[in-house]
Amino acid sequence: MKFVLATKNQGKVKEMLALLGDLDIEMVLPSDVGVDLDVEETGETFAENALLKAKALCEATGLTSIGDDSGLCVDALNGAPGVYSARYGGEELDDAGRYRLLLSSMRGQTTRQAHFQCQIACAFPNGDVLTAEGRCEGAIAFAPMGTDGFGYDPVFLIPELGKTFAQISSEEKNKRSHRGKALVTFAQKVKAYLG
Ligand SMILES: O=c1[nH]c(=O)c2ncn([C@@H]3O[C@H](COP(=O)(O)OP(=O)(O)OP(=O)(O)O)[C@@H](O)[C@H]3O)c2[nH]1
Ligand SMILES: [Mg+2]
Repeated sequence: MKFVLATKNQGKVKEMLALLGDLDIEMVLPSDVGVDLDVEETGETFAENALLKAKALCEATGLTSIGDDSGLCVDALNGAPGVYSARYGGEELDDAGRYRLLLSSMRGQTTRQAHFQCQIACAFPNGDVLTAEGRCEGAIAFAPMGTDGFGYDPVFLIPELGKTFAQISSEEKNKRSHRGKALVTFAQKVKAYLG
């Protein structure tokens, strides 16, 4: 069975391919099937946006589609940037611009607790939907550390390791990350669904 990954984020693609690699499914990207779609993320929750992306790609390709909506929720900022993580500071900022803005919003702040949230939604052409979620607790570092990963990884600190997501291997990140947890649950549900 062919699944399309309903994302334009190459960092997510790499992690999704690694984490779903044991499933007996073929995974392709929208570009592999000649589709280039910008899905408007108008939902107010990760769950709504993940489903919007999965359903839009399912409709456009006729294939089962897996959407991922995720973000960083910072306690001292009342959960921001949250569902707006990709748009934090405006469209013109890149990943580094966004995490630098986050660090400046946190200047002088001693409460550094934060978590990543990931919601997966899978839309089948027959209308069926499977969902899964994952969460990873951590803290906002005082300065960026490391070069691996993507997004806010250089400033997301795993306190028990004393390292950010950008300082550990992708295998290690996948073992403990929000996306890793969500996709392990999702893989079990897909196996059960496909029988
Ligand atoms: O450091 C990070 N490590 C992660 O593991 C991670 N997962 C998500 N994010 C950030 O949260 C936003 C998601 O927004 P998002 O779900 O709309 O995705 P996106 O717009 O990048 O791609 P798409 O899937 O929508 O096409 C983006 O800013 C991502 O950089 C992460 N940052
Ligand atoms: Mg997005």
